Amino acid sequence: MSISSFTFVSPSLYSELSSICLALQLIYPPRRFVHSVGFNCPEFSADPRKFGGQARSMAAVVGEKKNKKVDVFNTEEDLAVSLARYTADLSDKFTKERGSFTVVLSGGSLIQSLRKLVEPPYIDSIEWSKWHVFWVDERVVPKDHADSNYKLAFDGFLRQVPILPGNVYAINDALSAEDAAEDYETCLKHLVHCKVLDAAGNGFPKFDLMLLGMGPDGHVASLFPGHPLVKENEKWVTFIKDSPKPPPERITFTFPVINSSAYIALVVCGADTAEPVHKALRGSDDFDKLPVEMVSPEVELTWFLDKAAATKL
Ligand SMILES: O=C(O)[C@H](O)[C@@H](O)[C@H](O)[C@H](O)COP(=O)(O)O
Repeated sequence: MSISSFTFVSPSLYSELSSICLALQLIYPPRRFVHSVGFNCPEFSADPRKFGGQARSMAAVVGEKKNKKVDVFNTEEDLAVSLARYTADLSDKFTKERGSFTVVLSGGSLIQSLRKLVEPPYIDSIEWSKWHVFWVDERVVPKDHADSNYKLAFDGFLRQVPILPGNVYAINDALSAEDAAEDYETCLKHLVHCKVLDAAGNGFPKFDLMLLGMGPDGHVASLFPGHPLVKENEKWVTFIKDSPKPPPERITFTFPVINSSAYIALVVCGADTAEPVHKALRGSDDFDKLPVEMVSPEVELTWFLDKAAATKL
């Protein structure tokens, strides 16, 4: 699918389709929900595809510094409950303030941690038609490939919620790594131009929420320790062909884009991440910072940790 494929739905027809969609949602459970083609920016739309609560009582708030919060959960289940509430609250905030919600997904186990969003109450309370979904990184493989972050998100989350196809921005999987990165950056620039995406004061796009995972080596997105890409400060989207985490070819947002986000959730589980978590939260004398230590959003960073990841705090 090319994101430059042109499928225009006029605003009046769009609003009629939206009300038909929402009426259908009352009749059919979202998982069998078939969407209209949405439009968000005339140059960009996706090919039509079929898409068909608990207080944070379990978390120990380990630390709250200026715009940084650390929540440690007894179990991954408790983390998932809290992450769903956090995401739903931000969705409500931005859809009320601006009428849309721009959210960026990672690959890996993050999608599994979002599972509570597709259960009541959120499956019914979130205004899914207002969501715009992006990827902070993506493997340069076909979208139906087992390694695709798009496939991971579609199978685990997106196909169960009524997000409009035109609001899901997957990479053009027919392109090389270089061209896919350039193509995605062009898409983002158009969306800022069309005011679908906010722009930060520094000219980079300002996503409402970035949902990041972290690898055991302290990488985030596809920005790996010691790799020159961590220093990229002009491009919005770049590419890597020697990823130490397979597969080797990926595209990735750069740190200026990641750190222009309004909110970032860093979702980290497992004992093998305890060392980089310790380094990031307790500091270290090492000259070379880990990528995870370079994450500092405009507004707020919240760590969602399970106990295993927090053992060295
Ligand atoms: O494409 C990817 O591989 C991910 O975007 C990557 O950045 C992931 O978030 C981390 O590697 C953590 O992965 P796990 O949560 O599976 O450990």
